[in-house]
Amino acid sequence: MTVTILGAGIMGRTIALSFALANIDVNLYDVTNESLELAQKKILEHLEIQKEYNLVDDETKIMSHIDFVDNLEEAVKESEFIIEAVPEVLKIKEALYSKLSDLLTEDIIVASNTSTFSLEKLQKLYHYKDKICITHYFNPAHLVPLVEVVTNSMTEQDISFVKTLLEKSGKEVILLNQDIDGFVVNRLQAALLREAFNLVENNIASFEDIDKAVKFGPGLRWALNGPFEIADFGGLDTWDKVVSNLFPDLSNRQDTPEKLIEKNKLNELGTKTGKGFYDYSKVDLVNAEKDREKQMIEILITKNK
Ligand SMILES: NC(=O)C1=CN([C@@H]2O[C@H](COP(=O)(O)OP(=O)(O)OC[C@H]3O[C@@H](n4cnc5c(N)ncnc54)[C@H](OP(=O)(O)O)[C@@H]3O)[C@@H](O)[C@H]2O)C=CC1
Ligand SMILES: O=C(CO)[C@H](O)[C@H](O)COP(=O)(O)O
Repeated sequence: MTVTILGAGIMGRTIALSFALANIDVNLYDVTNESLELAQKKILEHLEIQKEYNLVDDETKIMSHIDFVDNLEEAVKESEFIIEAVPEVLKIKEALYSKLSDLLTEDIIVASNTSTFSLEKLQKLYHYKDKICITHYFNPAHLVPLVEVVTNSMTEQDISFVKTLLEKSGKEVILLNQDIDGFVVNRLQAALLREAFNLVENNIASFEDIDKAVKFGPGLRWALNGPFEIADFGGLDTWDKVVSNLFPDLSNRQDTPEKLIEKNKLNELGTKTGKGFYDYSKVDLVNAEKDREKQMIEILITKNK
């Protein structure tokens, strides 16, 4: 069994690693050698951390499952499943799906890791419309277990092959039967962020305190339980009152919060520009990212994942 990942950026390389860690062979394709070399370096860094936790003992063996390929035809030849993780730019995806339409046959399923394009839009770009779905991974894909799989009425009805393969690579899969913007996770994240902005704008709490509230409050439970489980533990009679009292008072704004617009105008985009809501100019971000990765591993070990 060989899986091909197209695009070796942040997502592609960690998706490739998730398969390699499960001893599944992967072709990792990108257009330039520089991107492939960077991907190889980054994957080795992730593996160093895995070794620290005794999650792998032989990184050479894991690396032997990944072929770094700069030729598309070679990358997809004899591959049984393709995941596309090229930039979220329609023209780039369009050019790639046009080539794939010529190179692939109808027995191959292609999945896009798109964050924002609907499956219907992608189907318009690809010849075998019933053989394309969305597999939405989360960064870093070798650690975050969830994958959202999106199909629609045009997709081949039985995509159990995709679910089984993702589960074999250690993933927790949720299936969406409708092509809805934001899938499940980004809708939930956006709903929380909308209310968080509302609380800051109305001077009810600072953004630092809201982060603190989440990290030291429900965030701890969210690693263990989802909202419906939490409601069950709290009591549905209580949640009936919470919901009926609070829903009318929650933010339902449709536009982008002014603060977010202002931050974008100032090019204060977060860690990538050194400043967002917080100032990162004195923070060692490389180590901060590694520490975050280690903490995620510790949580996963605790959860037996
Ligand atoms: N970042 C995230 O948190 C998440 C992103 N996604 C989605 O995953 C996809 C990839 O995102 P991400 O990994 O962040 O993006 P990156 O920009 O990090 O990686 C994309 C990679 O694809 C390469 N590339 C460009 N054109 C082609 C091509 N024609 N064929 C093969 N490779 C190509 C790029 O090379 P070069 O740099 O040289 O252009 C780059 O190495 C997007 O659709 C994104 O929306 C989904 C979930 C989470
Ligand atoms: O879906 C996504 C990209 O496809 C991400 O959820 C979105 O970009 C936000 O990323 P993060 O939650 O890591 O900040």
